[in-house]
Amino acid sequence: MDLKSNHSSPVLADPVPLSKSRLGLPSNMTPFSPAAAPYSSSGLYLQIPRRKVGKLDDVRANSWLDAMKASSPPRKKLNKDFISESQSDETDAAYRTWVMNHPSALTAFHQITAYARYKKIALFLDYDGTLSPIVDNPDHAFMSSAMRAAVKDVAKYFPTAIISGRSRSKVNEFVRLSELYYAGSHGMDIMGPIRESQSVDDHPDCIRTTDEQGKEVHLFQPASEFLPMINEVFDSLIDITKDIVGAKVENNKFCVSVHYRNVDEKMWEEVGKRVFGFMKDFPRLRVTHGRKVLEVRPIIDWNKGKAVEFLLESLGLSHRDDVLPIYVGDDRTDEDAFKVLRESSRGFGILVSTVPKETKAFYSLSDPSEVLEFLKSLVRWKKSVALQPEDYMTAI
Ligand SMILES: O=P(O)(O)OC[C@H]1O[C@H](O[C@H]2O[C@H](CO)[C@@H](O)[C@H](O)[C@H]2O)[C@H](O)[C@@H](O)[C@@H]1O
Repeated sequence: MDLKSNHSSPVLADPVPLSKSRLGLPSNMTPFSPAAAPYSSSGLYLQIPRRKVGKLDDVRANSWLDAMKASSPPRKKLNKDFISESQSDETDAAYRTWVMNHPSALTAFHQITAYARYKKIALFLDYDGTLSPIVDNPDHAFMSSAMRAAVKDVAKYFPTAIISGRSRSKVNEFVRLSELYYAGSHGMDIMGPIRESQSVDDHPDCIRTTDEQGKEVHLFQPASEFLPMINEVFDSLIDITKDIVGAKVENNKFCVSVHYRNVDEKMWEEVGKRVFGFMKDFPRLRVTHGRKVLEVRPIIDWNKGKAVEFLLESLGLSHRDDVLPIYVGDDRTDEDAFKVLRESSRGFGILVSTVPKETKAFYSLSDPSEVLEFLKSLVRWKKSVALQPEDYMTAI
């Protein structure tokens, strides 16, 4: 990747169809087209209810209310109490159909390991909704100790990075594992390893510094010039939403989140009106949709996908056929990373979701408890491979 180019314009390219041969998937792994209508095994096309399908693009102002409403799946258990049996059957059928196109990474685990057997896995993990369950209070999105142990374990065997929309310091506080690499603010704040890679070292936004343990690291902050503007916007957004009960504004360093999860649904339109209205005066910032959150971020050509590429480069894992990057994430911002892996045919994404969604991910997992199982399975598999002498030399 040439890190010097493509740095200023916010151009998001159209997706390119997946080439099965380029990805080099085993023949029993069927590539799919996320744009194609879902189908059942009998060949009949099933309709996924529209309201359940997330849109990938930033949403224009005239549709922001729809996007705000559709931005987070209702929790399945609660939802079942309120919907009729036939609606529930329809939803379950749509989910089953979707899972056929995006197989569970647990049931297809043997496929993943067959493909990974002679490769080095690099693992990229989103935080909220992936490693920690979605909760009402963003300050209480704690990771379970079982999850922390599993992430610690997995990082012993595979280079592992967390890429979050949160500020890097906040996600670091939640995860508290020094063996990982961290990217905050949707990849706009990366602390990665020092490696004599010219493209990383020469990048104008990359400096050498030391981490909390005094280790020399690269710090990459491509949106640093936006910091004063983001702070100004943060203060103003607090001010303009202060009378809306339940609204919460979070400073994620290079991004600002306006949460409306705890706002009465009747007031969502008001939240959107105020935020989108205010942001009209900031043409260099854009508003994107997360899970019951509006996210204000700089318009630069940088996202979680670019962060994956940057980290692979920093780790010396770019341009190598023997590396398999896997990205696990649950929301729209993770789609940039899924897209990069799909289009470069290097690795694959795993979408964490209990409902069908349009996605560039190849596999799925339903929730953080399945993510936990997946991470534990990777470690078990890696240990078993290490016990087989003929594979050992090639698998490390
Ligand atoms: O990239 P991520 O690590 O997934 O971060 C995305 C946003 O996550 C957080 O908000 C979400 O999780 C909260 C806690 O479960 C939940 O209350 C909220 O409704 C979700 O949107 C975080 O607070 C945001 O700042 C991140 O941008």
